[in-house]
Amino acid sequence: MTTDMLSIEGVSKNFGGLSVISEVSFSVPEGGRVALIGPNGAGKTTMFNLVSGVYRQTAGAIRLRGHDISNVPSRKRVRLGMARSFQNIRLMPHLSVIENVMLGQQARTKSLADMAMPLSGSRWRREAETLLGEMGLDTYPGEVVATLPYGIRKKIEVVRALAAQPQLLLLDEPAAGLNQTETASLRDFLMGISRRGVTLLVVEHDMGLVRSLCDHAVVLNFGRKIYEGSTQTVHEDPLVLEAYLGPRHNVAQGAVTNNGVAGDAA
Ligand SMILES: Nc1ncnc2c1ncn2[C@@H]1O[C@H](COP(=O)(O)OP(=O)(O)OP(=O)(O)O)[C@@H](O)[C@H]1O
Repeated sequence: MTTDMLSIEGVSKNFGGLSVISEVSFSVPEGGRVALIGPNGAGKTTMFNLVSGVYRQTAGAIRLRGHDISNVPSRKRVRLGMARSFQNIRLMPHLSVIENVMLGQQARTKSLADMAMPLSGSRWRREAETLLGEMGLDTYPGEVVATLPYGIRKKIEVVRALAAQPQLLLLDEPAAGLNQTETASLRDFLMGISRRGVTLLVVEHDMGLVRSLCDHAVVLNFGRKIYEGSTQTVHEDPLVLEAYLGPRHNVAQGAVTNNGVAGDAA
């Protein structure tokens, strides 16, 4: 029997009187690669914010390896094995690659005093260098982040998240702003992370990446789950087609492109 790394159980989120997530349930199996997709405004980022503890849900429960983390603050969720990369790169541009990765290690420390340790300790530095090497980025440790190509910075942000040694990695639009070659390279890079045993939950608009990286998809529309199943057949689902194309869509138009269902942004 597979264990669920993450369980979303009847989760809702209201902002004042506005319902943004409504009774959504799904799970991410240990070691799985699951895509969370849907049209603009569907609630994907809100769901990531709920999972990572930025927001507290209005109803329902969130479990990490079976433990209810609904009331656990976000910093502690990182220590419990969850890390996140953001759509807009949040690296420190004036610091070097290795310093940025070492900032990711700080998430594993418990006190303010401990937080100073990674940047000063050589053991931490060696560990960060090893991680960069394992992820094929060992040519960059001393480079200042701002000087590096965007595709490399995206990967470094993921490595910084990995420095927290997560079991579950939340990736928010990892391919945003990347060209086709960079996206293909990122896909191989993320598969490498999956092979390390890290469970992936990915919000992504690029359906080519979704299909080649993830086996399972959850589709949200207006804060509700409208599909859960294979990434290979998601584009054939009538509710998904309607969500992307409108109620009077023509199924024949429903070809999936690399930028979404029938060319719409996912
Ligand atoms: N803090 C907030 N207060 C009020 N409404 C919010 C808040 N955050 C998000 N929303 C609303 O919730 C809905 C879902 O937004 P969300 O950003 O989660 O969608 P998304 O699927 O990530 O969209 P996109 O693909 O465009 O990033 C939108 O209508 C948005 O305006």
